[in-house]
Amino acid sequence: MEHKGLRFTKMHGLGNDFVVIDAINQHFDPTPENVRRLADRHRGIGCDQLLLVEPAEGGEADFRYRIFNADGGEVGQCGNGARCFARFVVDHGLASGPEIRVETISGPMRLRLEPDGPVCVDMGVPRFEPAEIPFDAPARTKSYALEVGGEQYEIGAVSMGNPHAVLRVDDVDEAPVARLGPLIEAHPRFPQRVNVGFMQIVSPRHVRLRVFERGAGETQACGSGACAAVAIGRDRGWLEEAVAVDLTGGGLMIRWEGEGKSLRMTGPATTVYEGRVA
Ligand SMILES: N[C@H](CCC[C@H](N)C(=O)O)C(=O)O
Repeated sequence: MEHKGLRFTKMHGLGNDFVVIDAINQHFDPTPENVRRLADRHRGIGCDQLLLVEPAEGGEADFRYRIFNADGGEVGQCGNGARCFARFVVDHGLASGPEIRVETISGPMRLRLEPDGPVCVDMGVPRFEPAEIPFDAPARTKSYALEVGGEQYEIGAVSMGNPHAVLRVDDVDEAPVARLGPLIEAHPRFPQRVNVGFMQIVSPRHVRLRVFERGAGETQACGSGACAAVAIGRDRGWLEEAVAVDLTGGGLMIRWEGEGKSLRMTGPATTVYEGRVA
């Protein structure tokens, strides 16, 4: 395999798993083919996303944070990955923490290692304008009617630095994730495709969520998806400022004061093993 000897760390955030590579002290060329090869669960290491740690390109940031889906595509946000990124750079002596500033292709982020292990991420301001998502709609509304496979579905749409569509369901365990996820992910009204969340509202402070991720399929957790679900739920008046989000792989705490304010996510980051490509 190309990149013989490449060092990597296998990590996960609530079962959303990552290959993390220090691209400051070693060379890795993130072509779609190279990413797909490492992400392959049978012939490679296996992951939902591959995360690169690169030098910051100037300005306030300490690092550049790059995210690639298992399908090889580079994207602008990964919330679970951001928590693992913070844990990685401190554990590998690249930063002292607790506060770490990163730049991504969709903008700056601030990460903070809490003393007892969790990581708090400032995920930025949710963007609801269709053009910012991007989503093909004449104007921003609280919800949109989406025609999928001959049926109409009511969705919310928002960007957390990556595009999200969220549907409200009565019971996530019964949600048609496998059927609707791929159809909405590739829906023509989302020109860059979209992550698809299925949200069950348990109370104004507690939701259950499953996410069919763009470029990766259903994952055990999606950090930006949890943020998107809370942003949309709060915009609809269903949720309060602090919401516990239960995903298949575990729980995140999301806080959002509302329109125009940054949204914050707190949760775990776990290192599984260190490895080298043979
Ligand atoms: N599939 C996402 C990237 C990873 C997001 C997710 N793993 C998270 O924790 O936010 C996208 O294509 O925008």
